[in-house]
Amino acid sequence: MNKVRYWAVVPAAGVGRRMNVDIPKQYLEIKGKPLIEHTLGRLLDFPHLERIVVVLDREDEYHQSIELMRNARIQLAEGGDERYHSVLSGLRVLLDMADPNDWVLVHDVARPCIRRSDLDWLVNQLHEHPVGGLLGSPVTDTIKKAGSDDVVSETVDRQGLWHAMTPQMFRLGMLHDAMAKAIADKMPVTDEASAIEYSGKQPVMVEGHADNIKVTRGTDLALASLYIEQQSKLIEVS
Ligand SMILES: Nc1ccn([C@@H]2O[C@H](COP(=O)(O)OP(=O)(O)OP(=O)(O)O)[C@@H](O)[C@H]2O)c(=O)n1
Ligand SMILES: C[C@](O)(CO)[C@H](O)COP(=O)(O)O
Repeated sequence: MNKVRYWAVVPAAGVGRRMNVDIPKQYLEIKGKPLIEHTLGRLLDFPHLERIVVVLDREDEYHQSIELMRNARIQLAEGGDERYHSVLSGLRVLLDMADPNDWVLVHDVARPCIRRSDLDWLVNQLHEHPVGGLLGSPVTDTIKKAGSDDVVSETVDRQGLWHAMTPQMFRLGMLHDAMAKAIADKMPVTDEASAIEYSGKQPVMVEGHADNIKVTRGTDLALASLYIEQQSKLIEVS
């Protein structure tokens, strides 16, 4: 029986429309380094990952000036119009080098604050699980639903609600097939777990740190910088 290995796919082919800046947000600087370098540096420091497939926009030339992108454990793939297209493209590249039974961790390039301790915790919790799962944090705010007029239509019971984050960790073959089917059925899945759920399986939530934020809007960049500064003072016990 071959030893099960771990791989990563990093969707990084977005343009960051909601950031309202003139370069893709993954190339905005945090503490003197592009966001992508923070994220990939943390994944490269995770020793269990055989290779990291970074999925870039076909016209992305920014990556050529980043030394880290030439790391031997990094492989590039071409992204698509939507995040799910990019993820599937990355999974297809992995199928040529990995076993379908291997684990793949899909992590947004836009989440640079991922902690080593959360990566260890996710793998520790899921490595023997029949389906897999994802990092997340329980919702602590009261949740309102409102219409396009911003008028509240209901207060949503927050019991059992989670913020889904990444990495999301599933077996390569299972995830590839689930993503391909969801896309073929025109299901607009916004994360990998949704495709797994659509295939009839039930992923597990694994509680991680709330500072694993996705840099989406302007204020998120300053917050990510604060978190990275704060984390640099922590001695992570993995
Ligand atoms: N066609 C796409 C769209 C998004 N992503 C990636 O998916 C992650 C999460 O997407 P999001 O935060 O929405 O990034 P953007 O799509 O760039 O942002 P926006 O929706 O504001 O344009 C990001 O790391 C982004 O680079 C991708 O690889 N391919
Ligand atoms: C995958 C994800 O980060 C989980 O919360 C989220 O769904 C990505 O959404 P986006 O609109 O593509 O940023």
